[in-house]
Amino acid sequence: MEPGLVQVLPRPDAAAGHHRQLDREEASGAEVMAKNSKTRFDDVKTGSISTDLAETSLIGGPHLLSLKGAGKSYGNIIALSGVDMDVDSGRVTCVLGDNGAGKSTLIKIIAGRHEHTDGEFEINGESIRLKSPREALDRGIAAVYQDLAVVPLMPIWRNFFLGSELTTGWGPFTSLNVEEMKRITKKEVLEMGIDLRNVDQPIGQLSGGERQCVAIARAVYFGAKALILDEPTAALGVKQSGVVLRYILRARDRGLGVIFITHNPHHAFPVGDRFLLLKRGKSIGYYEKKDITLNELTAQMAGGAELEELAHELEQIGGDTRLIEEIREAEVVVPKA
Ligand SMILES: Nc1ncnc2c1ncn2[C@@H]1O[C@H](COP(=O)(O)OP(=O)(O)OP(=O)(O)O)[C@@H](O)[C@H]1O
Repeated sequence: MEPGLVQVLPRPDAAAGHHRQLDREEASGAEVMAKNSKTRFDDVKTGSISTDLAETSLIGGPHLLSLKGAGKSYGNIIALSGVDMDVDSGRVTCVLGDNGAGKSTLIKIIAGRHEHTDGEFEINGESIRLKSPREALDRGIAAVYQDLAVVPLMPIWRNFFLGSELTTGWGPFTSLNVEEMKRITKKEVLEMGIDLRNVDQPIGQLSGGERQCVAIARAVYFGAKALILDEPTAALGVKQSGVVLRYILRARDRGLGVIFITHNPHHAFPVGDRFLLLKRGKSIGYYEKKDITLNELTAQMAGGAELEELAHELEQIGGDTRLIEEIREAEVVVPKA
């Protein structure tokens, strides 16, 4: 499937062609925030982005999302355990981990695809057990998956409004409000930083990074408060990854709480405010940015991967199971930066 679009189901009111008044108010608030934002890619690269908005958004009140000792078991298999993590408006929480670390399981819990079996999951301080992706969406949690379906030959604006088309007229005289959908698509994508000359262009002609941008803009437009980005840079080259990192900061500056899933500390560090490190379904660290350097983050990730590889090799040759377990449980020694 093409990389790109977002898992945003049509909202009942949107399907009728009328978005809630609240959305317009949110959108205008977002416009102000976006205009005030002076994000530059140079800042992204150096990690010197201002977090003024993030600071102010955190004054008082519960977290947008919070996991406390959260976990998920499938029968006897513990896929994830003991995860503590917070997501706040105007902040980027990065989740780092290699294969089998539990990243997908975590996304599934937050996006309402699987219920957690242990610990607490709170939304705005309310303990919750999400039953479906629809419920997550209704609570403002949207997920952009790397491999989500877009219809490559359809225009960008059609993909943007897919399943939530705006209409005009009434009864038998109802028709698609094409001009309005084109106008909104262009405007919303521009707010995220891409000036699309022609929204009639098939979305398949956009680069992977640009498609991610359209997906994020779509989630923002349809009212997302928390945005899960599932490895958005995984399939991209250096330049396109930089483009996507910039969109992440745009989304943050528009007041979203962003959950950025990645295995790349070099992508996470410049944009992240907090870092959750997962390994074999367990949290091996949760840091505020001020408490960890890029070198330390990289060492944690690399050390974890190397030890896991070693344990795997030993397993293949029928090594001592206790030793293998000890290697897997070993703390990674982090050199001081
Ligand atoms: N439905 C399931 N039933 C049983 N075990 C599962 C299920 N889903 C995941 N697991 C196990 O849970 C652990 C974490 O898997 P998960 O897919 O969350 O990791 P991941 O970090 O997303 O890995 P990857 O990057 O390879 O997708 C793995 O050991 C996996 O085998």
